[in-house]
Amino acid sequence: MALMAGLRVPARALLRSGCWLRGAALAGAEAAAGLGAGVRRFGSQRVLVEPDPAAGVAVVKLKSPPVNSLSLELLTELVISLEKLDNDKTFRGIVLTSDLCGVFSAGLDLTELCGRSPAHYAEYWRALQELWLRLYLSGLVSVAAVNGASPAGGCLLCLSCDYRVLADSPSCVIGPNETRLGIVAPFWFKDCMVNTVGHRAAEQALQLGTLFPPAEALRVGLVDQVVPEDQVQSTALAAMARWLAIPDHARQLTKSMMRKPTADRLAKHREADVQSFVSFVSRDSIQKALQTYLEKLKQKG
Ligand SMILES: CC/C=C\C/C=C\CCCC/C=C/C(=O)SCCNC(=O)CCNC(=O)[C@H](O)C(C)(C)COP(=O)(O)OP(=O)(O)OC[C@H]1O[C@@H](n2cnc3c(N)ncnc32)[C@H](O)[C@@H]1OP(=O)(O)O
Repeated sequence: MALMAGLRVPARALLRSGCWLRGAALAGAEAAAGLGAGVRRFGSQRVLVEPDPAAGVAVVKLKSPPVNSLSLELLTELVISLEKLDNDKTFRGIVLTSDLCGVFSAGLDLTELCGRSPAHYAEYWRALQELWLRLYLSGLVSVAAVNGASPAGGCLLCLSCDYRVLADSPSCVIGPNETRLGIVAPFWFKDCMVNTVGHRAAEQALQLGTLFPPAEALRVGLVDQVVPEDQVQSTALAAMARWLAIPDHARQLTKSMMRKPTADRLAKHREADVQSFVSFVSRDSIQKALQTYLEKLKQKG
């Protein structure tokens, strides 16, 4: 741990901030990259939005160090940013990526699931449902530029997008590892997996809690392209251009036809799903399993 301004800042987070410094240097080159004068980044503390109005595309970057775990705050800020972009006719597509080095998203923030009240668990789960429904059904084209590890809830975020580009690095594993923590992916995560990789592959991955390295993720169809790390964002933007060549109304109606039945299964039973989560996560055995997993993660660090 390093001490900074009276705050305990993990050394790894400081290392990752190298990415932010690189980001700052890149800001000078924004004009060349399409972010012209007068085009402002916006967003919030944990979600950075880099708009390219001329292209109708916004790059949405998760920046909640150290690992972009999905805290209540990050979920809420992401929902707000997506809602804003969805309602702004300037934008037709988003690229979802991470502002941190080596991690796309560590999935659900385990500190939100341990030692909290039932009311907190319920609020947290509602926020996760909200994010999933918004992203999964968004009228915008969504491309995930997966530039780091993406386990469990991180994988769900990627699966909710229309297209996935993964960095070709051994640390960039992706998949539903919930069972390894002793927890169970909700049915709507399972449905997303089945819709993406088919029933048999989803069943195996979900039961075994598989984290796929890039080549395997591509082979099973969990991601659509694997490219060198430094080409993830440009490849995502090239994919976006192909998707934007299709008229919005036709693409959106088709997306809705494909996805609405899956989303409706949750939309119609949201409160029952919340209660099911609260009673599951409140069990002593689950609390113990999550605590043990979290402690192991901390010891590893
Ligand atoms: C209706 C439904 C009914 C019942 C359902 C029941 C349950 C619901 C399940 C819902 C489905 C989704 C589940 C999840 O997403 S659970 C989370 C799964 N995630 C993981 O297993 C990832 C764990 N993390 C890692 O593997 C690594 O951290 C990672 C991402 C590969 C990065 O590695 P590295 O760069 O080496 O970083 P560190 O491991 O050293 O971590 C740095 C720091 O971050 C803390 N941390 C990591 N992950 C999490 C996390 N998910 N939540 C909270 N905190 C996390 C880690 O402890 C370190 O902390 P420190 O204090 O030591 O700095």
